[in-house]
Amino acid sequence: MMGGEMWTQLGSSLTGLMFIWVMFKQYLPYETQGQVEKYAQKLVSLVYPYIRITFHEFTAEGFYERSKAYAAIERYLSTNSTTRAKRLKAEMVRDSKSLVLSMDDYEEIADEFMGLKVWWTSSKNLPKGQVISFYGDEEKRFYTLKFHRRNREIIYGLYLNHVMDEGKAIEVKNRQRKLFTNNRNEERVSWFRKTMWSHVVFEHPATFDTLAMEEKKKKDIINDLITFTRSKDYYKKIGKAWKRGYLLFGPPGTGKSTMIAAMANLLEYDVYDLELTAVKDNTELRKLLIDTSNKSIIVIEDIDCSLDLTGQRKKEEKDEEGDAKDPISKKKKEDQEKSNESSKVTLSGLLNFIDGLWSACGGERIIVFTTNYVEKLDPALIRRGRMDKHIELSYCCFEAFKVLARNYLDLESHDLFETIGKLLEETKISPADVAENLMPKSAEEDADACLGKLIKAIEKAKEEAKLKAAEEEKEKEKAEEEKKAKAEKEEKDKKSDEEVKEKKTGEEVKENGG
Ligand SMILES: Nc1ncnc2c1ncn2[C@@H]1O[C@H](COP(=O)(O)OP(=O)(O)OP(=O)(O)O)[C@@H](O)[C@H]1O
Ligand SMILES: [Mg+2]
Repeated sequence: MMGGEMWTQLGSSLTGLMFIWVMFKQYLPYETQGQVEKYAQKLVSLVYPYIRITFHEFTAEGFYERSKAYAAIERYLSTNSTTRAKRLKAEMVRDSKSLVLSMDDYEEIADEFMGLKVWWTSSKNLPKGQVISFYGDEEKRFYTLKFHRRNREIIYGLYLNHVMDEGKAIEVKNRQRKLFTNNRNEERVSWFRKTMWSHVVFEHPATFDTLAMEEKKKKDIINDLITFTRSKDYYKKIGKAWKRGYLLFGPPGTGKSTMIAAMANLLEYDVYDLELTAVKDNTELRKLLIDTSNKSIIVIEDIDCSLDLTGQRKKEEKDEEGDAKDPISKKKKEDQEKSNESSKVTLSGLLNFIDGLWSACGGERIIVFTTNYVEKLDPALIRRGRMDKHIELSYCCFEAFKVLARNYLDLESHDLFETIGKLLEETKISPADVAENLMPKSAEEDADACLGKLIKAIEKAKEEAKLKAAEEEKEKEKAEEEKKAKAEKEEKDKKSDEEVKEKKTGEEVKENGG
């Protein structure tokens, strides 16, 4: 400790000497200045054991973009400095959801890392004379890091990385999250460059707490997500890109889109909503994906509708209908073909990107596909490795209902719960329909009224399902009968054909014989 204090004192005496030197410098000729400075530096480095590194806010290489290192240090020091620095400045930084506090100019704070002490100072160079700048503030700010020479290996190797990582992590935590959507070709021109994605602030309130689903399944998904985000080193070790694919499938209104929002909120990720029908071709798809940022969820909704991903099968069906002669259906067909042509994203293009040709851009990404018809999808698309986890979202069960009742009516239990539980076991009703009935539509509607409404709705759904089943049964029977009749007719036709043939050959034999 004594030694440290002595060095600090020596440091400040040297600073005093430097000041005197600056005063004298102007009276010396230029060549002598250089010589004296060189020897002075040598002398200083002999007795002064500290190393200083400066980090400037703007660097010329970045075309006067704010330096990422400076920003990371600012964030890092803002959480460390709030407890130690006495003068702070508060700023509203772009894309941040709250004020950013950082240490004020000429403040010095100490930081400790693995038992080593370092000092950070914030300073600025005042503008020299009249400078016209496009970047507003002409003062050039910088941070200086000071540490003992003997610690340089740890500082260079570990501490600086630690500061950068922490700083970036704080930035991610404080940032305002965004929802991106891909632009169609013609919309893609802004005044200075083409933009592939446009964005709005992402503020969906859904969380896993409010998601109606079996508790066990929910926990399983949360664990899966959290494990993924913490497995950077593991993915590196096994040589796999740090990506994970989820397939959410289930009938409409069962919470697929809601779950994606809950995932984004849990992990604090951005969301890229990729509309495949607006993508011109595979090349564009690749560009779009490379343009996404780290810590993001890429979403392709209704994958079965957005692409002719089932390829062959659909084409065959189309050929069968192909002999339509009337002009309207012909025109329709042409239009359809045209729109298919304009969207030439293919199954193989999609598979290639999921497989990780684009994983050259490191950083964690999650990709989520949703569909209402999982059986329609090509098996190549949904095999593990592409879609690592398949999650079925299904009709509302009692457990899911209880979550909704808690969300919408603040109810933990009620006399009617038992009846509803029984009804739900026998009926298929989506959580969206349950939620709609549970929502009070006026100030007079209380919990009893809402639950009553729900019971009626489920009973109605049950009745409808019964009618539908009966109708389907009838249709099936009819189809069966038709099939039978057709078979019988074919049999009959075959028989009469054979009879005609036999007759013919009989006559021929007769003629030849005669
Ligand atoms: N599991 C659920 N938990 C909570 N709310 C739900 C759930 N499922 C549906 N909802 C409610 O129903 C609405 C519709 O749900 P959502 O959009 O998530 O359905 P979806 O499965 O994406 O349907 P689609 O297949 O039609 O896109 C949501 O706004 C939400 O309020
Ligand atoms: Mg949806």
